[in-house]
Amino acid sequence: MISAYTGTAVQAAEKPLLEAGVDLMARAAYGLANAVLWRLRTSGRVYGSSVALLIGPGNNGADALYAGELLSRRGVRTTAVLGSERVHGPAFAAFQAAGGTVVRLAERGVRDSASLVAQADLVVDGLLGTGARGGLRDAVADLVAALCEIGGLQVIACDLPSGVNADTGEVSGVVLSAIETVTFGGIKAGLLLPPGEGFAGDISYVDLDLSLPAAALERLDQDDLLRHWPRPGRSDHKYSRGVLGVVAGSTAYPGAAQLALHGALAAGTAMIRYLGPATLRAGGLPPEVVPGASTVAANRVQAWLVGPGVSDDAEQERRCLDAINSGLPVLADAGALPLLPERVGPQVVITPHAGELAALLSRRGHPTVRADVERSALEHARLAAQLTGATVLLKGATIVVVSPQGEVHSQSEGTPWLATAGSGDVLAGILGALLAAGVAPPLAAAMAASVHGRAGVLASGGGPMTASGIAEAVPQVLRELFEGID
Ligand SMILES: NC(=O)C1=CN([C@@H]2O[C@H](COP(=O)(O)OP(=O)(O)OC[C@H]3O[C@@H](n4cnc5c(N)ncnc54)[C@H](OP(=O)(O)O)[C@@H]3O)[C@@H](O)[C@H]2O)[C@H](O)CC1
Ligand SMILES: [K+]
Repeated sequence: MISAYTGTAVQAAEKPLLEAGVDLMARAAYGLANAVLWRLRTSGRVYGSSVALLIGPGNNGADALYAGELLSRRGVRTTAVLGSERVHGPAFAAFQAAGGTVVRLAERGVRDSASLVAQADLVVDGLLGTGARGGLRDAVADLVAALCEIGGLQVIACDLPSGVNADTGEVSGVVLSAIETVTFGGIKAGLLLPPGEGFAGDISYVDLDLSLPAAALERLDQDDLLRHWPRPGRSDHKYSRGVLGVVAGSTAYPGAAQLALHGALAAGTAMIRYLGPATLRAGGLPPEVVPGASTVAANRVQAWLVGPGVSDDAEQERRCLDAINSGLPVLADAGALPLLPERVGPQVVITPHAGELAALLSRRGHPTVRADVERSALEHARLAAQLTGATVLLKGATIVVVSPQGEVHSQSEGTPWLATAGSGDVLAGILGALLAAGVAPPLAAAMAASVHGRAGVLASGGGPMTASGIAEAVPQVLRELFEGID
């Protein structure tokens, strides 16, 4: 499990150590300098290479300056570009004493400073850290905009990319995209949330031995999947492993039902009862799927998956609503989202994409558009969980899961190739399988997101794939996970 924290929590945890005289900044700077040295070494040479350091007014800038001091002492040509009048005095003095060059943005101007920075082998972004309020401003923002336009820079972010909110991953204004972020004391939640994660590159962690509170966000890893993924025991039979009821598809969208069923079967559901249009029941179902009784109440299942491909079909919509109101664990996706009652119980999971979440919030008196959700995914997913009472899985390159109790997960194992029609239906199938097997909704949502992403990577192999291909890859992902386990 990867745990991440708010910037405030990390700062609070630093406080007692700082009061006891522990030089945390020296440890942070040492970690940052080592990351830079490693990059320089792997791309050629350390001695005589050049590093530009973008320096802000606070301790984030100080970390970068102290790292610059260490780099200068190793023979790296370092240039600190001071973004503001204010700078951490002792760090600045140490940097200068080690022979670093200083450039003041206010004197050198944006264009000159940008071309100077762009010539460096590596750039360290030490403009803003956990003390930031909002994004980069004024000439510093212009400098970063100019650097983004030049492009192709190898940037290492100090603690977090400047302009990314440490707690929420929100991005304000321009941000330099990093190849690596070296983060101190605790991984900041904003580094694992969209859109901030997209700017962070690889995340390296420098431990400062802090006593941290409960995590603000958790990300499952391979061990968590292995520990929690349901596997049949010797005495299990097809009913005891959990039966999933599926309400999916319509005459207009038969494929969505197929993909959701395929996803659920691939993820290990041993028994599925399907409710849908006669045309689909008559011949289009996978052979393993059992046609269910026509009403929700007449089917014995352990969980429901409702909504994929449900459109303009009163009978299917009735079934979706009955399943949502059944009190059983239920995943409501796509066509079931507009049918969601005002409040539901914590056994319900909803799986909107950004546009669907915006529509859901707007229907509940919070006018929202897709771009709002994309800008601050966590905030909107959290609001939806509070308003509906459901666990919310917000789809995207980084998937965010928020439970009505406020637990937050994020998963990002996927590949951009996953953005293909039907991909979400397969995800729904995987999640439905986990709910039917009795996995608690927030954990099920995070596990499904993880396995869906892994299956996408496997199916893609670096190139295009189909949603069916994602489902086909799921058993292989699970086989690799279970390898060596009895
Ligand atoms: N304390 C330690 O020993 C350690 C700190 N670490 C590093 O410290 C930063 C957090 O440092 P902090 O000084 O609290 O914050 P910042 O460096 O992010 O900078 C805050 C200063 O910047 C000004 N500010 C705030 N927002 C903006 C903005 N949008 N544009 C321009 N300037 C801004 C703010 O000034 P105000 O007076 O206006 O509030 C602050 O002066 C942390 O990220 C680590 O890198 C290490 O972890 C080691 C231990
Ligand atoms: K930074």
